[in-house]
Amino acid sequence: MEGIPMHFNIANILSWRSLSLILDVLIIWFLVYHLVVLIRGTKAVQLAKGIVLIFAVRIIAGILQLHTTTWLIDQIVSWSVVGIIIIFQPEIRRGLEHLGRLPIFGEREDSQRDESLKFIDELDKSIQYMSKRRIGALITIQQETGLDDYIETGIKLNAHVTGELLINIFIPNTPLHDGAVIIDKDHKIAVAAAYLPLSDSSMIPKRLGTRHRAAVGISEVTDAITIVVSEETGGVTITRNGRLLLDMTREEYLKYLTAQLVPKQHKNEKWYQKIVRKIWKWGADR
Ligand SMILES: Nc1ncnc2c1ncn2[C@@H]1O[C@H](COP(=O)(O)OP(=O)(O)OP(=O)(O)O)[C@@H](O)[C@H]1O
Repeated sequence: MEGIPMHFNIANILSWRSLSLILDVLIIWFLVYHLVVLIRGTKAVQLAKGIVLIFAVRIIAGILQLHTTTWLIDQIVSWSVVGIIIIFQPEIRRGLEHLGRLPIFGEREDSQRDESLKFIDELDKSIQYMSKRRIGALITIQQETGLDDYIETGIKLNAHVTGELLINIFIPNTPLHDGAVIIDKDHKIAVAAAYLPLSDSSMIPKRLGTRHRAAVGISEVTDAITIVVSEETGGVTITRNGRLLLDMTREEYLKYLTAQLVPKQHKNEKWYQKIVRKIWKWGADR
């Protein structure tokens, strides 16, 4: 075993050099990951492919010592930086805004809270209206599990949730009233008139029909929260995780929806988020 130094020095491994190297890799990984997430599905994907191709040609030209090609690509690269900034100015701006809204800046939590409270308010407006007039409704709110399979069965809307729109959708004898409204993670109405899977649970009271069965069905296969307004009684029911919360009062469903949908104030805040939030707030207050 001669030649292999057997002393294992932790100080060497944890030296500033290696730590900075790890930090370097992590930062680049973070930036590349967010860049990929940001440009996925946009026209910038084509551009990214073009850039990768140019860099590949540049590397090959460098290895083969093709001086003119190398020079030409270098010129293109240095000028295209300016071009890219001009062409993609809106995307870059959006990207920076997106960065500012990352969870490390506690502000996001506050705006999410306000947005969720407003969302519940709009739901409440429609539930109250429909319940009083016995307009049947079925509203599924996506949580962690994707609902693409069910969204596909509906009629696409991609609209902001407002009480008025929800009411309009469920007005009887209109083209969208049959089936379920699905609200996505961004609190937008993805589709109306969607088909949900029916539950065959024997726990569902016999008096309830297919609307309630569909609400239980989707709650058995996903973690979505579904609200049903009964056409027969005007009763409001919520289903989640196979459970049926029957005939809830306004107070009860508002309490439930608030507990489930509104992020708790700074509940899961990490120590560094707390520091950033305090500094951020201190800066904003000045
Ligand atoms: N699989 C399904 N997916 C989505 N919506 C459904 C599904 N099955 C039924 N519905 C909706 O439920 C309506 C029928 O409701 P039905 O009267 O059978 O149910 P219910 O549970 O008794 O509700 P209500 O108390 O409102 O009468 C349909 O018109 C349709 O809008």
